[in-house]
Amino acid sequence: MSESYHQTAIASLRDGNLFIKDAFIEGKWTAKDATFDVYEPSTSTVLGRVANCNREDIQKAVESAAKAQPTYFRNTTGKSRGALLRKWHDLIMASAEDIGTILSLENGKTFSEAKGEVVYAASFIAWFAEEATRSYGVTIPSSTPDTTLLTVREPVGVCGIITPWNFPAAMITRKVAPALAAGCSVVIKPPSETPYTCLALTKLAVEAGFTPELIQVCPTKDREAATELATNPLVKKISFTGSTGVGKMLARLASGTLKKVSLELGGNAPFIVFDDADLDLAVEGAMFCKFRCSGQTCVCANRIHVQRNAAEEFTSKLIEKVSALKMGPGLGLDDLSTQGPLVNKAAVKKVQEHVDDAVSKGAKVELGGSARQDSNGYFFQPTILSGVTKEMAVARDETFGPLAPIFKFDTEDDAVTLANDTEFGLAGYFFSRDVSRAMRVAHKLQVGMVGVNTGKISAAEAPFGGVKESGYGKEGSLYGLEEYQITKSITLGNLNAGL
Ligand SMILES: NC(=O)c1ccc[n+]([C@@H]2O[C@H](COP(=O)([O-])OP(=O)(O)OC[C@H]3O[C@@H](n4cnc5c(N)ncnc54)[C@H](O)[C@@H]3O)[C@@H](O)[C@H]2O)c1
Ligand SMILES: O=CCCC(=O)O
Repeated sequence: MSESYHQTAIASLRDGNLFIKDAFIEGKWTAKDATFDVYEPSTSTVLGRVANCNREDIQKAVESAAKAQPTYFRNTTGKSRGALLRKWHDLIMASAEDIGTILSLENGKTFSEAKGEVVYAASFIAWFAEEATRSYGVTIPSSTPDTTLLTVREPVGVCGIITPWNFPAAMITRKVAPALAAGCSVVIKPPSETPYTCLALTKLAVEAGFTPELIQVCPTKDREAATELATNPLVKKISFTGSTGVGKMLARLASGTLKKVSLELGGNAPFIVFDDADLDLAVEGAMFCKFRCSGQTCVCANRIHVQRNAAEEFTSKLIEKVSALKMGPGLGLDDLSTQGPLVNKAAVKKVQEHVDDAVSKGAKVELGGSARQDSNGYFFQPTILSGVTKEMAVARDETFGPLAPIFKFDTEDDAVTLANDTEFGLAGYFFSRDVSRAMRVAHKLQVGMVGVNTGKISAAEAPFGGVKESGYGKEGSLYGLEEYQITKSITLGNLNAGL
């Protein structure tokens, strides 16, 4: 395959204007002489060149967003902000094919997964369109006579948004929708691997009627420049999704001006199969949560722990299902690919290192085990390892690829101890038919999200976020709006004075 792969796909867009290479600053599409290359992972060829913003561009964007925000909040209600969000949602849904195509091209995930992500991304906008109208304060019985005490929720102000490439649409909308619903403005630094989806979504937000200055987008490959969002005093909140290392660094910088911070960071999810589980259900759960986006999701099962006497049967059932997966370009002509490429060469290298390390310490390759050799793209075979132990790198580090390592355990206590033996705490899964065990283990897992007898835990209404070094803050759900608000208390005193 060659560049003609993506040229054909871009030419097939119903609205070619959604494929945008410029930054969006001060309400205007802004071309830059400086650009960076964006790659198409199925072919490892350049998909296009996008504006490379510098620190001054980001400063301009922040200043403009800071000017626009108070007027937006003053002149709108929760209901009218909700209506704008609903319009944005509808425009995205009407362009789901085009955005899915762009998303698949820059990320590599299959077209059907990419379209699924567009729908998932839009669901956050629909959710927060409703939540915008439910931003309640409280009245509090005061301890002082003649006094009424109440609270109101106000927008925090300008929000700096930094997101990763694995969900180019959903990670943007999960942050931007609640920010706009709350009455904030945003300055987005989209991932340099996948900026096009964010730029297309922004165009539709402006078409929906949002004041353009409320949503500024500064693509950049210059990480130093991007830290402006964490240090600029006009930015009042930073919402970051990405690796734990970068998240900690941004939190340190943000502490200089005491910004509000949300961090959605790396994971190392345990996936436990007890011997009383429905093994077919467990395999189905593992297929979804391990191989979605070719294993590149933060809530992916990273370690599969199976009770010893169920391990053989579970492994053979998993091998059968994984053997049926089909690697191929996201926009394969036959539309039969289930597994797109990984995002880049470094991602392929990391998976290979995890396989090699495990094998060198005694693990057995049951399936796959290497990168695809007959392609220039970043494909890695869906892989299953058995005989994996806690001494192996895959037990500690997030693989972020299509590698299912199977560990064995004996007792429930062992399973919980192994599962919690990590500094991360994003998601955890287990399968069991025993209701008491379901509650017991769900309470004992040190994670922010638990899936019991399911590998699917993500939804607009579900609180999303981790504990330990997977970060803090909740996205989506009834908690997602308050991440972009401050609670102000108002004390009305001496109500009877002068009577
Ligand atoms: N918890 C969640 O909700 C969640 C969701 C998706 C991904 N993730 C995590 O994200 C990671 C994968 O994404 P990644 O490789 O893109 O992560 P990353 O931390 O390298 O990058 C994330 C974002 O931060 C930017 N960035 C990187 N270095 C920066 C710096 N020095 N200053 C400012 N910005 C900087 C990147 O350009 C990108 O936009 C995985 O660890 C995954 O688990 C977490
Ligand atoms: O990669 C992390 C986000 C994926 C999800 O929302 O399920």
